[in-house]
Amino acid sequence: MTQDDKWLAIDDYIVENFLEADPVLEAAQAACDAAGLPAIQVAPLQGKLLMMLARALQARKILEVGTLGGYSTIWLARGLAEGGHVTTLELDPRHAEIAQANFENAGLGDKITVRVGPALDSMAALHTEGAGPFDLIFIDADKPSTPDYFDWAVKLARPGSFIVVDNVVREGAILAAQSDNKHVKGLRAFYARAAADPRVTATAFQTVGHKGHDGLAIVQVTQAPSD
Ligand SMILES: C[S@@+](CC[C@H](N)C(=O)[O-])C[C@H]1O[C@@H](n2cnc3c(N)ncnc32)[C@H](O)[C@@H]1O
Repeated sequence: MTQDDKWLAIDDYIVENFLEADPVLEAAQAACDAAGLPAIQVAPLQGKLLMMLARALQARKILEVGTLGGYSTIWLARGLAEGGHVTTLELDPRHAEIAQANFENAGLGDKITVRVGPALDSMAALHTEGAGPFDLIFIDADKPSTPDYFDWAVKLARPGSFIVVDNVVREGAILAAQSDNKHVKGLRAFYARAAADPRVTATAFQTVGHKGHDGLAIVQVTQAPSD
């Protein structure tokens, strides 16, 4: 067995043990595939982690940056406390439309709002509207903007909130300090910003399996933002 085969077999083993058949999410993913959306949604085990984090935080307000077809949004909404709500931000109206249909089909239409437009504008508007503080914020949109999403996320959070950032390993490309790749540059800038920010404490872990070698960063806000 090659090392890669071993990683995949372990991924399968964990899935077999910890995930059950999930017709709702399978139907949502099938709708995304049928619509030709790229298969860049979180892996099921990572989606379940988002749900468990939401539950642990007893989250009443969750913000997601990057909806796609709503796969991760459904996991997040499943972790909401009673009466809670997910706001998810998406640039592409077609993605938003498919996601909205998935939320209705999942029976979650009243618990999720999709805001269409550039996420930086939507986050600024949410701040102006006083929509926060959000208990959990998941950042998974265009990677060059990740440092700016992180800054807005801290402003929209409270002490104790968690900010989760996807794709922080990128098959190891994250190590390339001189990289011209805009995705790598964006994520390296996020690491630097989170590391230097006295209002947060952060960790990250690598994931390996059918979605390749990547990782999630988990940031806890420890101090109230000043504005
Ligand atoms: C990786 S996908 C999100 C996957 C989703 N979180 C999941 O796991 O199911 C990234 C999404 O971010 C959206 N996006 C890209 N740039 C954006 C922007 N500036 N503002 C809002 N959404 C954006 C893309 O259209 C795409 O649907």
